[in-house]
Amino acid sequence: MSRTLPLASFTSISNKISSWSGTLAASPRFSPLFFSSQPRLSLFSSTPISHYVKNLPAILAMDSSKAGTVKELPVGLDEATEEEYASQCKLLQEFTNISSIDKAWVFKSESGIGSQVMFSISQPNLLANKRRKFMLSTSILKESNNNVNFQWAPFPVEMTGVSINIPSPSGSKLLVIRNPENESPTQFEIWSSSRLEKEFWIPQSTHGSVYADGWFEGISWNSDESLIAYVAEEPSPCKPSFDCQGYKQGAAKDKECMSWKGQGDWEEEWGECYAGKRQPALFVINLNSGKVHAVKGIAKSLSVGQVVWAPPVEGIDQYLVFVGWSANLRKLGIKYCYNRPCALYAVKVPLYKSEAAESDLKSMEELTVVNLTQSISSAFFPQFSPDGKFLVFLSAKASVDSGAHSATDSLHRINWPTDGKLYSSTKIIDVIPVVNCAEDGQFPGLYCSSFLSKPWLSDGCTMILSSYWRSCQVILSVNVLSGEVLRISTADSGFSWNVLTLDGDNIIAVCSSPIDVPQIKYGCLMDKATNTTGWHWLNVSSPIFKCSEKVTSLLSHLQFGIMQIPVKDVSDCLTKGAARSFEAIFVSSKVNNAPDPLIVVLHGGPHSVSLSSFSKSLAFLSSLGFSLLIVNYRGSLGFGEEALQSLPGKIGSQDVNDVLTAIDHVIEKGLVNPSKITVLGGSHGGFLTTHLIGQAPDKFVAAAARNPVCNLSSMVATTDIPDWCYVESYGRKGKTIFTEAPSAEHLTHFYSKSPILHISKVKAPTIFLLGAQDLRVPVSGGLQSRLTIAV
Ligand SMILES: CC(=O)N[C@@H](C)C(=O)N[C@@H](C)C(=O)O
Repeated sequence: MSRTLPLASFTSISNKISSWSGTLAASPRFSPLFFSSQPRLSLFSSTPISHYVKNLPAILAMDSSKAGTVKELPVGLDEATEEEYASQCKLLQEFTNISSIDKAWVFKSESGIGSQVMFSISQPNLLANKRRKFMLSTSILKESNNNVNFQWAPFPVEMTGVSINIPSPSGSKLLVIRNPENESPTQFEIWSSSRLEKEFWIPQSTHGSVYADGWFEGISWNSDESLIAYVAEEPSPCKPSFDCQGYKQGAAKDKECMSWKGQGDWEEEWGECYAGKRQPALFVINLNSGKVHAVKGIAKSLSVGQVVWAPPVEGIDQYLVFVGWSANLRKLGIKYCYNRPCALYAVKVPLYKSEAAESDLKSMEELTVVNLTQSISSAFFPQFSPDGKFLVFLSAKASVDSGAHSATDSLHRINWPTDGKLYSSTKIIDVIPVVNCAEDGQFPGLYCSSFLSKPWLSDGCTMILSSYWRSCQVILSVNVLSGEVLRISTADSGFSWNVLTLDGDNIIAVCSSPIDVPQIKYGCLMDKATNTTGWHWLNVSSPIFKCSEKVTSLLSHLQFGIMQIPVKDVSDCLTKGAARSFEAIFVSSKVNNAPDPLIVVLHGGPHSVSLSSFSKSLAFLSSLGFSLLIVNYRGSLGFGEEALQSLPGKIGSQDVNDVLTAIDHVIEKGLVNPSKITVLGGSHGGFLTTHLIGQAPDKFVAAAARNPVCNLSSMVATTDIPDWCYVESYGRKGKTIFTEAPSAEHLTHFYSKSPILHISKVKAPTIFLLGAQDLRVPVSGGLQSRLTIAV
């Protein structure tokens, strides 16, 4: 069996962070390295890749104490290695080609019997560094034996150039938005079941691209399907130009000769993944007239997102509810950063029905905006109950208040006034509070990265959602009136589950494991009357996750388990939750005559989690004959707030020791060969990787670090999240002492926490994968370290 470490596989490790997986391929941080000629991510190494390809089997075969001698190995690919490398590339493509379901929508079928489902599917196009998106539909037929039969369309249809699809509330229309790649207009299309009904072209002078990022993104049809509210980039500001007559206000045409066009005022952006994106603002399009209205009255300093129409009230102008992030000071990076304060706002908007659009516009000047959630530091994902009587929302207040970039969520409710009179002093009711320390086997708290667009069961008060529960993603039912939370996906297998959509009171979901490709499941509530007797999950056969025979056969030889790792040095723990065991997912071959070489896999954040779901890149690595130890060290999401908050202030020690404890655990069990251990991780996972090879130099024979945080004292000056450096290095205190101008004492403290402190001890050959335009963990830190490690 091959033992060559496949370099190309490090490109999509972050796909495990499910809320953002759709955007990674296009991000400057995560561009595939070996399948793209893009300049944004380059391999910064003085040594050719072939050196590692050729020598890693040798490195892995070496005694770890001799790892330092790797420098003397010859450079170049022999024929056998080249062939092996080519076959691994082919296998990687086979894994990568497995499709993923991004979204699904259910429609009542025309006949009234059964339903139809539209699946939005995607597949990476490695060579183009893009994703192919397509749609596949199916009819669900309920059979007499309580079974369901999904009848799939023979082929999917590619959605070229489509940014977003949103069906109307009745399901009779489909909005398709095509964002331009240049300065062209944005295209809105309204489709019926048989044809394109309407088409609108919105010029850049009205607004830029519609947000389709899964965060600011918000598109909402009103109840009579005549208006759509949405979030788009503000129109670009006028740029001054200069010609032989001097200064001119307003833009010069790009091609005008003898003139120089200025950039205009500098506009702040929301950091990594938002480079070049203008401020998100609120718009409403009237589908009868095609007129687009910018919603007025919203403070300039507010970035808006996640808009929804409030329930209509007879004879009264309607409210739009949206999330607002204010940025009076500097806009810090927002991706992965739930610690940015935000609130729900309501704005009364005219119905845009009058003939005289001018009067609509005039009344809009007088609009006032009400902050509905003033008493809480974070409120997002607004969701009205089906009867419109209450508004439910998620809060990351634990994250905002502590400064940790992500933490345990809480769920809240506001009773919505039926008379349309709104006040900012509206009472906020707690539905699911933050769980500090979960008892064994009990709900560990809410960790929710998205809501369904229609998450309600027919009782009107039960929401179905996905959340992290230790190393698994699970499906929960939440009664938003009583606060009752039930884990409704099966708990025994260690699989991860994700809800896709609801079909009435039934659930369409996927479940998978590190060694099982996703499987579609259809969940039925067994006893509707009492609502308590649990869910029955049917297997649905589907063409979507079909993979090659080779992949199926390789996966069938693997096994996995989730290990409980007891905390060492419990006496150092300040809270009960911090002393509780953490977890590691262990994947290995079923036939273990001699233990396979091990790859330790470390997620970033650090407040993120590696789930027990299928990851193509990790399954590829295990198929090649590596065991995997995927460690959810303390600080990961899914384990309660006390365990999470035990890490800030102790990065580089507590997390490093947790990983070493997990490694010792598998060594003691005789599951791995201690002289064939490698480690990989990105971002904070790269921080851990580089710390580990410095602090435990004899433990690792090779390492791979993607965008690693190597030197906090240089990162603090260049990253889009300098506050992260403070909170993670100092703990809670970091939030209060954060400054854009770190003192010498701060810089010394950052240095003392950084992997670079240990660099002289490193022995393991290490590959660095760096994003040249990474705003989060700028390339300079990795460059500085690789020059010093210089393998
Ligand atoms: C909050 C954050 O982005 N932290 C980075 C240092 C990090 O580790 N990011 C992870 C999520 C990544 O994989 O990029």
